[in-house]
Amino acid sequence: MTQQTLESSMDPMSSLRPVRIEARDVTVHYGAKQALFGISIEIPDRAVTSFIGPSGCGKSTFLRCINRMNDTIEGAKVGGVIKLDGEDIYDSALDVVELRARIGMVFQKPNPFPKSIYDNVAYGPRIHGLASSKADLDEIVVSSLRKAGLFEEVKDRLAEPGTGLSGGQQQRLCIARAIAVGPEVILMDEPCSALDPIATAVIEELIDELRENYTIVIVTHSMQQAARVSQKTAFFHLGNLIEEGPTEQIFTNPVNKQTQDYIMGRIG
Ligand SMILES: Nc1ncnc2c1ncn2[C@@H]1O[C@H](COP(=O)(O)OP(=O)(O)OP(=O)(O)O)[C@@H](O)[C@H]1O
Repeated sequence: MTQQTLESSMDPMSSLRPVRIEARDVTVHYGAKQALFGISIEIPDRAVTSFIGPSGCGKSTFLRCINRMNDTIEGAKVGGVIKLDGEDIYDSALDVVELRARIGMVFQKPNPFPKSIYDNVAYGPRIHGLASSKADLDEIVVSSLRKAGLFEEVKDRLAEPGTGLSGGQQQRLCIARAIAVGPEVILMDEPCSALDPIATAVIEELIDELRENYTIVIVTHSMQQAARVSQKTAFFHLGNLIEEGPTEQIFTNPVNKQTQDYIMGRIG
């Protein structure tokens, strides 16, 4: 056994894939109020990373930094560096619309467009000119719905409104919409918080399947969910990243007292 394989076999992070996103010293201010204080973290490729922590600790704020959604919030100012595959995503030459296709986002509340199921999924590919024919577009729509685990349920009613689906189906439609533009990374901000336990279980299973092909970052209030779906967990508190590591280690053997208190239900 070489030194490197020996080290890898002893390193619990070794089962995780290479780094896809790297954040260094990220700060966020909303006007005069500082919401994030020097966040540095590496997000592994094709794995699920979860952000946990009490309400208001900055999880969603940091998630929004990763695809520059904070740019859309007036008064928000982001500092530090975030790289996707080594490329600075805050580079002024970078096309933000293209970035958000590469780094898709799914929100807390399912938000399908007031359009048909088909058009919800076809919307992004049309805008980005990804299909050269109607047959091409059909293919993208069907394969995205399949990847989101929704096709079988909706195949006979693609022309019906997306808003007519159940909450869980709507959330899978939003995932299909994100997938349709060929993202590498999918950010999910509490994607199950508006769903019942059965719909939640379906989405969690889907997340587990999607990690084969996508880098996923999920903000969740549920420690059980983080433990179930993620391979890496980061614990935030009052705008600081307190501790991060393999999910199993964070939940069974956290190093930091604040992490321990949160895991034990003593804070938040
Ligand atoms: N658009 C905004 N304008 C001003 N302050 C904001 C804005 N969004 C968030 N904040 C503040 O930034 C801090 C972090 O909020 P954020 O929503 O990121 O936390 P969170 O951990 O995701 O919380 P929750 O779990 O409740 O969603 C909070 O103090 C919040 O009030």
